[in-house]
Amino acid sequence: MLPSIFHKAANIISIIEEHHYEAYFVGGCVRDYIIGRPIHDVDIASSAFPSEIQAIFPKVIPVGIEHGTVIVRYEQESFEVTTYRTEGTYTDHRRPDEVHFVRDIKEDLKRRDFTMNAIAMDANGKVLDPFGGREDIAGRRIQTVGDAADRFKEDALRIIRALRFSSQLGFSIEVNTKEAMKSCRALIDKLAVERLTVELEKLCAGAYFSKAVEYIFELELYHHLPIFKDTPLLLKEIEPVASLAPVFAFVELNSESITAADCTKAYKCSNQLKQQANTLVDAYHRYKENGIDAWFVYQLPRKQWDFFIYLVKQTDKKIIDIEVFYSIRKKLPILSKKELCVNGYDLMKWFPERPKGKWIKQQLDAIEYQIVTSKLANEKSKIKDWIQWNLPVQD
Ligand SMILES: Nc1ccn([C@@H]2O[C@H](COP(=O)(O)OP(=O)(O)OP(=O)(O)O)[C@@H](O)[C@H]2O)c(=O)n1
Ligand SMILES: [Mg+2]
Repeated sequence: MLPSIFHKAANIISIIEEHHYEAYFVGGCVRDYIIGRPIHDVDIASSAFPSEIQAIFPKVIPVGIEHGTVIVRYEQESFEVTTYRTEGTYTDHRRPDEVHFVRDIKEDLKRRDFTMNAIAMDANGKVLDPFGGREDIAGRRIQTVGDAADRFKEDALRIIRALRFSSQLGFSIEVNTKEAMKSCRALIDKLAVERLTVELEKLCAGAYFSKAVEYIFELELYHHLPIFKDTPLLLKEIEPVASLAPVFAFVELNSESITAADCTKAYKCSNQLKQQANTLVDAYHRYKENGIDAWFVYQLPRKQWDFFIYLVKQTDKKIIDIEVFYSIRKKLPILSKKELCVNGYDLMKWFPERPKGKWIKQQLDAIEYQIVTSKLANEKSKIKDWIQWNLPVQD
């Protein structure tokens, strides 16, 4: 019996089969199922062309129809179905110049990156494994399908993917695959950096990151990793962590002149990640100055606590117990500005002669600080009294 994550998708496969086409589970879900790792999403490959899938299911979203990918909506859920295809070369090292739809699953599996990722499984769990993927999984080996240099020239991101899988799974890289990673490494520079970033985040999160770092040095791949090419030894100090924000904060705190902002710019990260990295760096400096007090815990978002603790462990070799955060937080008078019992309108009412301006925010910030640090009670009358003695400066 397949794990439940496959059940609904198996219905899609059965429906496609009823229409006399083939369909299989492919890619990461089959690999992770065989390894016994958690499966996060299920991909389906089919001999049916996108238009044929559209004719079978009432609700199909053509997300990447030119590459053969559609989303089938089925019982309120989405399933990605991709037509069997072969790919031409990636002249721009971003996406294939052309894809050809084919009717033979083996042709589709042949264009995939590693043997463990080139296994198909039908709705009953029967496996199709023409390139020895299961044997490589059993031997804990990462090996390309067919000629390694060809696979990497088609898409150099696969070089980083090999590292990422090694980091996640602890597998070794087969020798021919490894040599081709080295000989093709300059192609990494041509990749769209956003694709690299996605893999870098998974790479840094892998439990066996240090194993991947050994490959990065053995094959001299760091020359092709933005930021780390300038400070490669830092890679050896990084412990696995689930986000690039603490990694980039660590780089800022432990390199001569590289800032977290340089990192997020080089890897074209989202504004959210940029902000998180900066928050962590600021938090670290405040922690060095004042330690962990009420104001500190109040300001650091709960989601960042683990990353902050990681950063201090990495940078100072010091372990902070997360309980410190919880016990301080429990005693905080408020958890956010919204809980203040005064707002800008109150201030304007109390100082009717003052025009609106920056002073309102400044004053609310000052009140917030007084309350969080228990110097002032969160009561309107008390705040009003306090403010008489701490008159806001004029803009
Ligand atoms: N550069 C790439 C990217 C992907 N693939 C193929 O497409 C599948 C799905 O790709 P993706 O979802 O990016 O990776 P997964 O292997 O599924 O890994 P994850 O579990 O992290 O999603 C891979 O298994 C592999 O067969 C490939 O051949 N070459
Ligand atoms: Mg996947």
